[in-house]
Amino acid sequence: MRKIGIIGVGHVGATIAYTLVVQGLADQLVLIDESDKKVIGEQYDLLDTMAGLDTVTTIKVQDYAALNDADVLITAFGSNRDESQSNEQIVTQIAAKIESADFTGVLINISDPCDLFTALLQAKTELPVKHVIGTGTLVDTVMMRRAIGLKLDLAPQNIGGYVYGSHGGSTFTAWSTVTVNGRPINEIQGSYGLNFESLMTASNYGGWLALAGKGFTNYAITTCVIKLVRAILSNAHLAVPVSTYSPEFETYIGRPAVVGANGVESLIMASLSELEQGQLKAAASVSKQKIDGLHRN
Ligand SMILES: NC(=O)c1ccc[n+]([C@@H]2O[C@H](COP(=O)([O-])OP(=O)(O)OC[C@H]3O[C@@H](n4cnc5c(N)ncnc54)[C@H](O)[C@@H]3O)[C@@H](O)[C@H]2O)c1
Repeated sequence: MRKIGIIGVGHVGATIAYTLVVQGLADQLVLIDESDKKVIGEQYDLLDTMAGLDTVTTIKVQDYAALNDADVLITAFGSNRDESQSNEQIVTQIAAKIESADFTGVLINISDPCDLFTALLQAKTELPVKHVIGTGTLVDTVMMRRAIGLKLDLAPQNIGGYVYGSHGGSTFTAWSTVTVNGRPINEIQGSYGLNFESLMTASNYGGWLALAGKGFTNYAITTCVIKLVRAILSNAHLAVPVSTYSPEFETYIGRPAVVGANGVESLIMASLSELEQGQLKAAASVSKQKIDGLHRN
């Protein structure tokens, strides 16, 4: 039985729930939201969707206890708009409920600020660090692939490599890891007149166009989360950038890792250039300061 929980069924959480149902990836779903009305609306829309499918997913709502034997828990709750509570208080309350449910699976956090909330969820739930993953720079990595693919008129899937750093904060493309149709991009940069800075700008600008145009983003992040869910459920040992705990920096930061049934199995130690090593260290230092600040509160 593949059981998946989602906390927060807004634009992102609901799109993930829909994708899990239509792709037949979950036998049981547990949907939780601050709003009863919203979660019941999503439950019945999904039940109606299922009536036209060939697969069945049972859907429970507002039941933290049902997370007890879930394989994967996805957190996609939103920030507090009325500021009656700090976001840290919300994360702490949600973490306490996850802990009371005795959830032992793999937690994938999407909620921003991603590295911070992932670290806070890990600390407050006391789940093993390898079981608590943030989507981190996975979405930044697919945006980088889209930008290079569009520039070179190639399928974005033919672009390899990783964006590192803090999603929503300081991120950088590790160009030494980037390949185009299997060739290091550094080798073809001159012949194609590629400007790395312009590519990064195009990558981020596309993300901005999506967010500014719609007011939210949901599809790209959903495909990233589905990739992680598949890797966990099938124990794929997939190399993928995520927000994960880095012992060398003593903090959560976006970097490539191997993901399987037990979450992060190992970190991928790519041969970064000296500049890239410095960029990663700087991003990790900022992330650590912010996370340490949260723990002191
Ligand atoms: N990492 C990424 O690439 C990426 C991409 C898109 C969105 N996000 C983040 O994902 C989060 C969700 O985005 P969204 O667009 O779906 O937001 P949204 O506002 O549409 O949905 C948030 C949902 O969380 C629910 N919620 C709020 N507090 C809750 C609580 N205490 N318990 C349970 N549910 C609660 C709300 O009722 C709402 O349904 C945000 O933090 C956003 O920044 C990250």
